[in-house]
Amino acid sequence: MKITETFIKGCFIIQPKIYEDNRGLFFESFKENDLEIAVGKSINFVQDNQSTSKKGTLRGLHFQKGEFAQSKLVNVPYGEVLDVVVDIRTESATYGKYFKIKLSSKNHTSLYVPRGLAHGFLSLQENTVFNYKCDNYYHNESEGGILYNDLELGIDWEHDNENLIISEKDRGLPSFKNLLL
Ligand SMILES: Cc1cn([C@H]2C[C@H](O)[C@@H](COP(=O)(O)OP(=O)(O)O[C@H]3O[C@@H](C)C(=O)[C@@H](O)[C@H]3O)O2)c(=O)[nH]c1=O
Repeated sequence: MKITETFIKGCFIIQPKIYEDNRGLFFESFKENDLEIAVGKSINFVQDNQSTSKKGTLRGLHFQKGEFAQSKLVNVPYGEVLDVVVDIRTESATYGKYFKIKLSSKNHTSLYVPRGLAHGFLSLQENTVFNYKCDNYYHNESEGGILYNDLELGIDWEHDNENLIISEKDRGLPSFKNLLL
């Protein structure tokens, strides 16, 4: 398992070792001890989530505020996404910067998203399945978000923005400038 920190501190790319044989393949999709060594602290995941998305669906950018902030370990068991995280930690050297990566059922790559980052993804394939572990429970009242096409963030979603499938809630999210943490 190869774990590499991105230029956003505390955010890691996890690439498992793939074992292939005549039956198919095998890999370890989550290993607490390896992740904890990389992250440098203990992680206690308490909730697993899964969504299925049509091609061209964009979910995000989301986070939970305050005591309900969540770290997430995200991966794609079926299909492909363009996954995006934004550093919204005001004290961080990369505050306001984004990182993006393709996660798919072909590259078997996971991303560890620490607390203090907003997260979203664009489904690049029909019926893409998105799986993630969270280290804090869902708390509706603590939900926060940023508009996916915020001009200041300038995220290149590599997609024609006109034809995206986005929830009403996500279309109404505030700009980065008007973010209330
Ligand atoms: C996230 C979540 C949603 N829900 C409910 C609320 C709502 O009725 C329905 C759909 O919720 P949403 O529209 O917020 O789902 P979605 O847009 O897929 O939300 C997710 O987006 C990605 C980008 C993330 O980073 C996640 O943390 C999460 O915010 O599911 C839960 O019951 N538990 C949960 O943990």
